[in-house]
Amino acid sequence: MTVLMKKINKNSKAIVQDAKTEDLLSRSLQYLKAGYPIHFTGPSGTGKTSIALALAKKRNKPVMLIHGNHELNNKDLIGDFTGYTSKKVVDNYIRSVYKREESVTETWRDGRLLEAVKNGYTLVYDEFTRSQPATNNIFLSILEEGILPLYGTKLTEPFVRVHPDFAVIFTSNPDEYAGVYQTQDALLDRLITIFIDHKDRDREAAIVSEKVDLDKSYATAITTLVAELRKECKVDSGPSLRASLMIAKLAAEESIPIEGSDSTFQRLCIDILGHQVSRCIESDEPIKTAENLIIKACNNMKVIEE
Ligand SMILES: Nc1ncnc2c1ncn2[C@@H]1O[C@H](COP(=O)(O)OP(=O)(O)OP(=O)(O)O)[C@@H](O)[C@H]1O
Repeated sequence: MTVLMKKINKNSKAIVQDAKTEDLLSRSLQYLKAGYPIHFTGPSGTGKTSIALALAKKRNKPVMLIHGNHELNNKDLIGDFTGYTSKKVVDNYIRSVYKREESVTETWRDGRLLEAVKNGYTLVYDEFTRSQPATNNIFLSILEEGILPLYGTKLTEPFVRVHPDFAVIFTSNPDEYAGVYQTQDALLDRLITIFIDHKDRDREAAIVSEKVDLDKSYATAITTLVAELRKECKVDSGPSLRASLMIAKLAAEESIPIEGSDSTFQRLCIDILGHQVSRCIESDEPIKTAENLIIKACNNMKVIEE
């Protein structure tokens, strides 16, 4: 039986920064400082959101997070009238005089984009291509003219000027992903787009080891197994670092030995990886083929003590 855990990790949300990640963050910070919005794109689970949030944090300004979705609209972004406030004064101090004053005003609530633009926050717009392109058009005026038009509202000013400290970081999955809209060229043209791919197995192992507090040799064995299965994928990019983290965390918490020949470990790998692998391979019997591939990869797995 193998020793899996040194101790449970205390800060599982923190990003693990190797030299390449640090370099990426410092370059991106420079681009943001120069006034250019950043766009991280790439397959699922490669760390785009984590990097975007770590970058936003480096600016030392309040961070506003928006998740793209097809129902997001200008009311969410700019704001909306949420109801009415009414005020009534009845003056009947002198019995023979009855005076009544009533006023009704609409109550306005700033949308998240308006709040960020007005106050100079760092906006992280996660998975922005899941929102309809027409909704994202508003960013053209923000990025080009430095104004947020208040169209569609009954506000008296036509626009709000963008605060000089405002910055925006976008993340997205590539166009071929389900539930994703194609982005208008005019918007892409204004962003610095950086592709984030799966990391190599050593960089992934360093993250798994750090986040789950797992010995590096076991972390490497898991990320190698997942990377091998990823290579079998023809249709999409296959299992990601997220799957490695799940396997490592569950093995550690449930005291499952990280040994390729162990049937409980194999079962865990099939549960976590089976569906994803079956979707990304070309086979007449995808589920069965995926299970066989996973068992084969488990049997080939080696834990090399460092
Ligand atoms: N450098 C890193 N340090 C620590 N954890 C990381 C790092 N990169 C990725 N992760 C972890 O990997 C998992 C996937 O990362 P994240 O959600 O940022 O990926 P993503 O590319 O935004 O995925 P999706 O496209 O599915 O939204 C998360 O659990 C995250 O905490």
